[in-house]
Formats: sequence, structure tokens, C-alpha cells
Amino acid sequence: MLFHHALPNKTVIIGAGGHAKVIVDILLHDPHVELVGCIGHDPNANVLGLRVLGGDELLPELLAQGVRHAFVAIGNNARRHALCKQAEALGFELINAVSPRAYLATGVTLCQGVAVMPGSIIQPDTRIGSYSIINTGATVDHDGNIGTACHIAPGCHLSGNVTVGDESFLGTGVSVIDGMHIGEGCMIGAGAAVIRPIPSYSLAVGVPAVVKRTLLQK
Ligand SMILES: CC(=O)SCCNC(=O)CCNC(=O)[C@H](O)C(C)(C)COP(=O)(O)OP(=O)(O)OC[C@H]1O[C@@H](n2cnc3c(N)ncnc32)[C@H](O)[C@@H]1OP(=O)(O)O
Repeated sequence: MLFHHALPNKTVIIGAGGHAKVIVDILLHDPHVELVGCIGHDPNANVLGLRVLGGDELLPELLAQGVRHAFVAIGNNARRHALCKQAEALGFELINAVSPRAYLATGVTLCQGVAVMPGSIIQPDTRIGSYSIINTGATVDHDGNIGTACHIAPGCHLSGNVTVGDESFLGTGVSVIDGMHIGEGCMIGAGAAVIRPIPSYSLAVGVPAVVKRTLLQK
């Protein structure tokens, strides 16, 4: 009987800041991934010893050299979203970075380019849209629906049946009661408790969360 051992996917990290460090820490332990370096503007950035190769202009050359996989490790939602689209348009396949210390229950769907950090828990039948981040120790309970390019920051707790629209950011430690809908392009301040639906493009803060102002749409 022949055993086929697939070679690890050569992968470039787009981004070289603090968020990239956390992603690299996860992917360094993934046997399916071989990290070739980071894309960033500071050649001296310290990304857990991974080399900063240069700027975005290197991406077509890397692709030609057989680096077909990428992960966009940028914290800002709109910027990450745009860079993910650019990388895909160039021909990269975006991988997921899922910590082995996260718990993903039955029926969880992760789309492309998703980060799931250590200590996070995603409960049954929840969907995490492409390019979203479920950060350290955050929990998303059953039947959740997180849109594209969202960021659920460290220690957030989303109860069952919560939906979050595209590019929304929930700051550290946000709590959301079950069945709530947070629209797209929202920013929810650290420590807020969401007990009423939040309209799209709102900045909401506090316990309970109230809308402070409307944000500019793209
Ligand atoms: C691994 C990582 O590090 S992931 C990154 C995690 N980062 C975070 O969680 C950051 C979360 N960010 C926040 O909470 C910010 O304060 C934001 C985004 C809500 C608001 O930022 P800004 O747009 O700069 O607003 P600004 O600081 O001017 O505050 C606006 C008002 O909201 C209040 N406010 C801001 N943040 C909060 C908050 N978290 N809770 C309660 N009130 C708040 C301010 O006091 C101010 O009130 P005022 O108008 O009565 O004076």
C-alpha cells in the first residue's frame, strides 16, 4: 500500500504587526503549512523570527515561485477585506489560521482567510464569514452568523442566534444577548453589553450599549 504524504503549503503572511505575530504563532504549529515570510514595510519588524520579505509588489513574484497560499494578518477590518480581495484576485488561496486550542463544535462553518485564536469557542451551526477574526478567548454560541471581515475581539461573548454584519468590530469584552442583530460596519466599544439591535454603521458603547454616532459608509 502506498502512503501519500502531501507537502506543506508554502504560505506568505500579508502583514507584519502584532496581529501577524499571533497568526504566525498558530501557523508555525500547523504541519500543513510552510511559512516563507511576511509582507510588510519594516524589514526589521520582529514577527517571531519570520523574515519580512518586502512590500505588496513582491506578491506576483512569490506566486510565480510556487507560493500559492496566503493569510492576510491585518487587524483593521476594511484594510484586511481589501487586501484579501486583492490577494485572491492575484491567484492566492487564502488559508484559515485555527488554533489547536480553540474549540469548534459540530456544524461550524469557517469560510476563507478566517482566524480563530487560542481559547475561543464556536458552538454548533455557527458560520464565520471569510476574512473574519475570532480573537483570543472569544465565544460565539450556537447558530451564530458572523459576516465577512468582522473582528470579534478578545473575550467577547456572543449568546445564541446572534448575527453580525460585514466589517463590524466588537471591542474587547463585548457581551451580546441571544438573538441580537448587529448591522454591518459597526464599532462596538470595549466592554459594551448589546441588549438591543444595533443599526448598520453605528458606533455604540456602554452597558447597555447605546448608539453614540453614525459612522461613514465606504
Ligand atoms: C488583540 C487586540 O488588541 S484586538 C483590539 C481590541 N481593541 C479594542 O477593543 C478597542 C475598542 N475601542 C473602543 O472601545 C473605542 O473607545 C471606540 C472604538 C468605541 C471609540 O473610539 P473613538 O471613535 O476614538 O471614540 P472616542 O474615544 O472619541 O469616544 C467617543 C465617546 O464614547 C465614549 N467611549 C469610547 N469607548 C467607550 C467604551 N469602550 N465604553 C464606554 N464609553 C466609551 C467616550 O468616553 C466618548 O464619550 P463622550 O462623547 O461622552 O465624551
